[in-house]
Amino acid sequence: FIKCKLSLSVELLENPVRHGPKIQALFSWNFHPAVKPSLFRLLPSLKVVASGGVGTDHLDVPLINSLGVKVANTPGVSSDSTADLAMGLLLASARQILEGHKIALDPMTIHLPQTLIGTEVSGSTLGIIGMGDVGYKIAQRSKGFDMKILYHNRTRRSEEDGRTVGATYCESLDDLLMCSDFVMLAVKLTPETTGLIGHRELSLMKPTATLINVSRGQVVDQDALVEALRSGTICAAALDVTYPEPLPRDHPLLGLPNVLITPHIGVNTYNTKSRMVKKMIENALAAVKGLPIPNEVII
Ligand SMILES: O=C(O)C(=O)CO
Repeated sequence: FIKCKLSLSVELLENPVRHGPKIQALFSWNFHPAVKPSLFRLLPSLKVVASGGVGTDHLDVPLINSLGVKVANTPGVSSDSTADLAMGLLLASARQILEGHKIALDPMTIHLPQTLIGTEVSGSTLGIIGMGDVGYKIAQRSKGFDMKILYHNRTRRSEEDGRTVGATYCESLDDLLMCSDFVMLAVKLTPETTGLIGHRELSLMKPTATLINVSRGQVVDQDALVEALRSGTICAAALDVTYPEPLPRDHPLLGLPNVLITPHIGVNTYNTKSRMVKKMIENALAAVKGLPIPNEVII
């Protein structure tokens, strides 16, 4: 599939006028650069953009729809891998695993591991903002680490859901920010969540707290985050997502010692990627055959 996609993309780029009219389905990965609207002029037979991932913020869905083209995504297959990565970021920052690795590699500092005193995760409070599939899986995992779990969400989950993962609903975002040792962002990017965490929210967090983001870079005001990390308003940040991706090499976040960044790899496991590709193909084939698209994105 990937080979086929690549060769088609290359052919399309080399001879768009010849190959464009044949194309009925376009595959795109969700956090890759936005698909340029100008591309659609070359694809008069296009029926669907089958995107891999849940978020479709890289696509202008209303514009694509206005051209008679549908958009599909791949929900429900990537929350485990994203939750695993979230826990990896949490543990790595709590226990300074990356700093430990650097010390272990450097013969001049190898005798200094006693400087790496981390935070004990067990007993710490985790505040999850966004309790959809990913947030819930993060709560499941954190329960196993004996963390106290708070969550904030547009809608409260059922009592049973909360009890199962030991998570307490926090109606006030401010209260969650004030009480948490780790604040985990797992919300969808929407106009309401864009810039959700800015100067005010960061200033409510504990100076010992860590902000972890596996949602979208735009949820955090990055200038405010840089300031908060520099001034000690919060202790650290661990980010799988930034804005833009990747960050320009001279971005201040990349120079801070208390930031851990991974390049949006939340869904990057063979299992998840193959489930995503399967769904992308199912969505594309349905559209090409004129059948209902299993995961059509309706905005
Ligand atoms: O599925 C998504 O929206 C992702 O961002 C994958 O990391």
